[in-house]
Amino acid sequence: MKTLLIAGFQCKELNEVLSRLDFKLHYIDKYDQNNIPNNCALCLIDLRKGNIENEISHLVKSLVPKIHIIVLINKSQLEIKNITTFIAQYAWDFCTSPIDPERLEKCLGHGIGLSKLKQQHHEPKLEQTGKETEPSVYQSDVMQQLFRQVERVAPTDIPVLIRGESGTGKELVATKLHQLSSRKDRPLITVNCGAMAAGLIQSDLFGHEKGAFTGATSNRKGKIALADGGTLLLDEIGDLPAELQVNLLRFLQEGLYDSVGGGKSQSADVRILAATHVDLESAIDKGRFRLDLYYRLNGITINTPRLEERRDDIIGLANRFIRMYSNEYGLVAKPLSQSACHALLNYSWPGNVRELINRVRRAVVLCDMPQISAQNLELANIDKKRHIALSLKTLKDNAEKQALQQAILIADGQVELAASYLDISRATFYRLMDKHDL
Ligand SMILES: Nc1ncnc2c1ncn2[C@@H]1O[C@H](COP(=O)(O)OP(=O)(O)OP(=O)(O)O)[C@@H](O)[C@H]1O
Repeated sequence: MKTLLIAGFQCKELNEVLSRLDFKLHYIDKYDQNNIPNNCALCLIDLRKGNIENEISHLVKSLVPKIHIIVLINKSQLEIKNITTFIAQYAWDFCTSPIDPERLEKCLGHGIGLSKLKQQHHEPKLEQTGKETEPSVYQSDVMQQLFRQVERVAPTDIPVLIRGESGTGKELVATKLHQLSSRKDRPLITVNCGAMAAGLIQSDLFGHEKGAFTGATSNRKGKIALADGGTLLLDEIGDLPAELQVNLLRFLQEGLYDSVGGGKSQSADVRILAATHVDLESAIDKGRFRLDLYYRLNGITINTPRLEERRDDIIGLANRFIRMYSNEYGLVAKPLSQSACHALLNYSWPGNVRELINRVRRAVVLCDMPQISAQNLELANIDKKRHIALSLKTLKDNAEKQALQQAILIADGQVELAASYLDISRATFYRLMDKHDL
């Protein structure tokens, strides 16, 4: 029997609906990434009682794209940007309160059906296909420049700080840096610095000795030791607790570290990559991040651009994901309709490539027409809203320009007088003239 993971606080009340389905229920804690059953099919996350989306996002990242996420929210939460971004990035589907048991049952049933389709397949990780640097997919100048930078930096042992918004491909860049280095035959190990409590990261990173703390029943190697000869990616480095920053700095400076409860310092030969979506400079200003650690990590910076900044790549990437997921689900790869292309190009992509993957994957499964439409991508209304917003802006701009022109005409070209007619300062008048090219 497949397992349904449940995260959040209120799901127990839904037991009646859940008991009608053929699931084993498994409640998880937000930090409990290590305790996910192998036969897990779906994850239901209840966000209705509080905005725990930030706390839970690390857990969720470890599930997606292998395990589909269904989110429960209150209707009013659709107005909250964090929530909608979270859904856009990670959710396969969502239900709003009051929860309609029939709708939830259908949604879970559909999710389980999909998971059965995938039963025999292990989702191919994009970075493992080895094709993601196909030039045809990376049309934009900014991405071509990024890949040239990756190729130049990879063979060196210089620490790299990869910066960019969530879902822009920081981990993908790290993987590429590793694959193109002489360390490629040794492991690439990732530590998520924001995912766990300080005590757990300490032991995760540096390892522990038997008896070091309650539950430490045997010696355990840390990720630094596991990465020996290879690469260590410190993901979300901006979230590393202060006390661990000191220990990490010592390792970066001296190549030495102590395991928890260990008496003797150990060494490891590891190339360090760090990734962050937070503004480290401002974390330094606020005293949350050590300047000396920042300098150690920041040998070279690579910035991963937002998807919005590289629109030339969007259609190529979307087509690539369509092929990939159609293949995976045993479906015919359908082309994008014109309206879908238009919507893809006009959307702002707050969740970046991760959101694109999510939308395309849903569309591949749900599309029952010969072409994938904007509706399948759930972008039809967004496009309309943007259109309305755009026309309002155009109307305002036009009105502003007309008012300026009339004022100049009536004031016979005297700027001071024209500005006074519009009840604005001379400086503002000049600024607006400049804006409208008058
Ligand atoms: N240029 C790209 N081409 C193909 N897939 C991409 C690209 N960029 C990102 N992806 C895919 O998008 C998803 C998110 O990328 P990744 O995990 O590297 O982002 P991230 O910036 O590390 O995000 P976060 O900060 O949230 O961890 C992954 O499935 C990744 O394979």
